[in-house]
Amino acid sequence: MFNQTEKDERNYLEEVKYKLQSAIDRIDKNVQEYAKEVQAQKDYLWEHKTGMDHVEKVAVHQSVRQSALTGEAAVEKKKRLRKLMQSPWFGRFDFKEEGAQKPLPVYVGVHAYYDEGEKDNLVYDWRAPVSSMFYDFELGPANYEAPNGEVEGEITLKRQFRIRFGEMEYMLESSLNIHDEVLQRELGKASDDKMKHIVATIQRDQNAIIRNEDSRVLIIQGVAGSGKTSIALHRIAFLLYRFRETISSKDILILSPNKVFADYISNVLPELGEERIPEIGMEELAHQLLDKKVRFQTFFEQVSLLLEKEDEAFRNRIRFKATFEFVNKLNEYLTYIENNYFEPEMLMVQRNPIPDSYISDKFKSLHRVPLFSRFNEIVSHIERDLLFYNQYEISGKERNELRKKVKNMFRITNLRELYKDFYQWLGLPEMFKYARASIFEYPDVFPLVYMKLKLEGFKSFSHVKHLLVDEMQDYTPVQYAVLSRLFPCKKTILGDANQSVNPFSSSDSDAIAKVFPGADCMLLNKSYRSTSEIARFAQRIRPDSDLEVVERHGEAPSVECFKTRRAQTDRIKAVIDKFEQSDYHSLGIVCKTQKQAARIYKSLEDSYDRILLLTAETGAFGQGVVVTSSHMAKGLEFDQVIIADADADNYKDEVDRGLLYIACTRAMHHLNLMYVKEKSPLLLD
Ligand SMILES: Nc1ncnc2c1ncn2[C@@H]1O[C@H](COP(=O)(O)OP(=O)(O)OP(=O)(O)O)[C@@H](O)[C@H]1O
Repeated sequence: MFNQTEKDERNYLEEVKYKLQSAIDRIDKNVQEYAKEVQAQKDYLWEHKTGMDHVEKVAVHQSVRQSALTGEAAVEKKKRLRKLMQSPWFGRFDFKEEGAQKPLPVYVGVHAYYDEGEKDNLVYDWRAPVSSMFYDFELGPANYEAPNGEVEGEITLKRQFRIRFGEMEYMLESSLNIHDEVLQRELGKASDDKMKHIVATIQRDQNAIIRNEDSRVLIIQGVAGSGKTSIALHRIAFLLYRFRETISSKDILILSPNKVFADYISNVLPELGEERIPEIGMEELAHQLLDKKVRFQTFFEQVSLLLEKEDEAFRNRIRFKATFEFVNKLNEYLTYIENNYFEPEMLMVQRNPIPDSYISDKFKSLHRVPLFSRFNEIVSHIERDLLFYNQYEISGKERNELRKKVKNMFRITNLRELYKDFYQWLGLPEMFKYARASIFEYPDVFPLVYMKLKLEGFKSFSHVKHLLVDEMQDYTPVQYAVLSRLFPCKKTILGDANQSVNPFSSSDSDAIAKVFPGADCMLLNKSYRSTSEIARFAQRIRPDSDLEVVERHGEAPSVECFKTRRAQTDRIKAVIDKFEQSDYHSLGIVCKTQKQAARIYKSLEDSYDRILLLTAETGAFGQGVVVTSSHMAKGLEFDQVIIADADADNYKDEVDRGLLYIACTRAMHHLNLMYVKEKSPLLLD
């Protein structure tokens, strides 16, 4: 039985649903009218077109278009109202503003609803200024930042709801741990195949990040499962709402690690009523910036190589190029060649001499112009001065010859040659090596891009008003130096230094902050994804004293030993069979390397129809069984995770520790580890 309060809330829900339905009916009627109007205008145009002049035709066309647009807007509004009918709000608080007679209820939902008839906000958007109090305060004194300044008052009541398909599933009366209870219910659910929004249970520290308006560069370091990616996407939704007059979704760019991840996060913003955000990967960006002229190894290939082959020289090359000092060295080299590689000579244009001192002076005076753009500029100066002082007009042919000659005064003008020369200059030629015939190693790609941008100049991506960089730990200082030049806009950069798939080139928030002076750093220390048992198990592999575990209990992870690989495969199959009978939606078999993932996939593919191997080319994955490497699984999550081959040979050093940690922290509810013969020393008892 429901108590009176709950009855009242249910009645109120019905009342609002009735209003929403009436609004939908009105829209339906209007849409029909618009459709009729459009048809009538088209008929009119058809019947009278011979007698109409151009101006009249344009006017009727415009009117048809206008009616069609109004009709489309109405259809959009109807869609929103339908969504609202399903779940109009998730929270309510009553706020008594200082000086007011009585408190007023504020219902908070994913979308706002303003009732035209009553001239009242029946539901507030979760991003509205007043809604911030729902996340920031319990009962008692509260305040929020309204457009006209701070509003003080008191929260006298607070409730949380779960409304699905228009029906109230539960309602919780306010208490200090109200958030905990609803959060527990949310976290305990089985996974979706795409990331979902979390507006009903955003936590206070997360809310501060979402609603941060001032930081030009905001760096979020968060432990595994702390909600970094979710929060960053909610932050984008917030900024789109807050600055809707100046920013739209096409002005935002997400730099994402791979296509699977991009697909995984692609639903959050549409669920929040915003459009999808353009997205690009680092490699695609590099191809664009290098005009598709340079072939290079991918990051994925680099990580695979690192794991499959112990090549100390390769590791050293990666390490060397992953420091802030390396960027300084690149800059020093660029200054050095500017001062030393230009060797002016006297030129003759017909009988007009151009002294080398003249060319040298011009070269120096153009110090603000990118080095490689100066050659043509010098020729333009020569051209103007010859005309002015000598009344000599040069021909097109002479101009081209001059350009060639001036360019040749610079010792090396080929970007690749110059890049190799940089290592000669450093006295470390062994630090440059092609991956394969004329294919650059991945760690050389962004230094090369950096050099190109500095030498040739570039157009910044000025249309991008906010850049979101996920998995920040996987990018090096030189990559950030490129990003900072290309994207002068505001940025949100997030990641976890503990989750690097390549520890030889990982960056932590301090290193990144060095590239962006004035950046604000925020920490997220609470881990929400996994049960306490899984989170604590992962902590033993890679302790992080800052990490706080959200208490949510489940089975302890199992660690099983097998005599043979065959026996391990049989056990994996048994676990899959059990999973298929369970309420879980996703099972990830997470391997150390891509090769191992392919091998396990091969041993299972004949027995199961719905099993997928994630590769660098995979564009999306759904529910069911997924075999993947730790690298590909980064950022994703599964109800259940199996880690196979957790033996002493496979997981032994610091690189492996990171990968094992990533693999374990992908599990939400259930974790099985298996090994053959000898257990990995990283798995303490
Ligand atoms: N406030 C919250 N309410 C409900 N669920 C939350 C909350 N914060 C995080 N979660 C859930 O925790 C899980 C992890 O979130 P997310 O993937 O954004 O974390 P992350 O820090 O980016 O993880 P990782 O770095 O390990 O990939 C998701 O299932 C997300 O829905």
